[in-house]
Amino acid sequence: MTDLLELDGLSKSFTQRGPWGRGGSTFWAVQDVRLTVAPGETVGLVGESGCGKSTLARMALRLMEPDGGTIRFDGSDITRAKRASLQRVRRDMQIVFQDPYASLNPRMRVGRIVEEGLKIHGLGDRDERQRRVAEVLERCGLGGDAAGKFPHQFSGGQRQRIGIARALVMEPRLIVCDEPVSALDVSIQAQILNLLKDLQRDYGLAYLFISHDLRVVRYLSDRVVVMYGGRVVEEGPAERLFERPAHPYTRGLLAAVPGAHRERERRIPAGAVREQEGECPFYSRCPEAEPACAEWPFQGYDLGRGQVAACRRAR
Ligand SMILES: Nc1ncnc2c1ncn2[C@@H]1O[C@H](COP(=O)(O)OP(=O)(O)OP(=O)(O)O)[C@@H](O)[C@H]1O
Repeated sequence: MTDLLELDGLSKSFTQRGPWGRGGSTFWAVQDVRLTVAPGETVGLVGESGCGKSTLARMALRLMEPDGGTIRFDGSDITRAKRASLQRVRRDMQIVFQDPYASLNPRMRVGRIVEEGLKIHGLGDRDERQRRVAEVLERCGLGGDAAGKFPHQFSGGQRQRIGIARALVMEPRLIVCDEPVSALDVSIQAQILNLLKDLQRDYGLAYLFISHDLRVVRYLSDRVVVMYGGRVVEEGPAERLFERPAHPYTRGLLAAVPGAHRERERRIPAGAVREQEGECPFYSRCPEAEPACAEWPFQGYDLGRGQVAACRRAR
């Protein structure tokens, strides 16, 4: 089966300015990343804050230009596609943001917010659009009067439902969910995750689901990709990855989640350290920029705290 989304060798660098805007250094926020999402599949993208998840997602959606690599959607190379040819892809690939409040225009009524995409793409006449908006709002669990209200009249969970409705109205094939439940209470999180699952079942949606919360990722994902320091350090079927994580960083992430790590590792006290193998996951932000520098293997991996320690240079 052709992958719906295929990112290959994707890279992006940024320049960090020095004090008073002087000087500055360039670092790789995303480096040589390969990631695929099949139709109807949920791929969880996990990693600590700043590891490049959102940058990768924005490049996949062509909201940010990559420095290198290719983006294919449904078999077509869209890496350098111009506006007109991106139109269809923009319908098929939608995004749901972390903070529903910040991503909803406070001065627009919900009906208009959800309708906006249909208007931009010139889909349907006014009546058809309004019918469609009412349908998706209801499908997302919002009452009949929701269209006439403003975002501030809704709770956090309801606002995320509006964000999902806004994506769904376009009848997409893939939704990038960028930390969609991290701003919500746990009980509300479950409702939103179940809604996402139901929509996937009903409409055959694929999700690229970004989160730093492994329990959420485990609940939803068929496959998981682990990023660290701008690179993919491990990927695999969710079940295998959670039961038998291969990379020390993944083991560290799992060890930090109660109940998600293995017994053997839980018994190792904080401060226990083991030598590292492979390349340094911090090297893209290290002034040495050296994947196998002399420092790395001796930094150790603190199994008790579930952390990989950055070496002195990269700190
Ligand atoms: N426009 C930008 N200009 C400069 N640096 C940026 C820009 N966008 C992101 N970065 C940096 O790139 C790195 C990766 O950021 P990114 O937001 O992709 O990480 P993330 O894994 O999504 O983190 P979080 O979970 O906190 O959103 C970070 O060091 C961030 O500060």
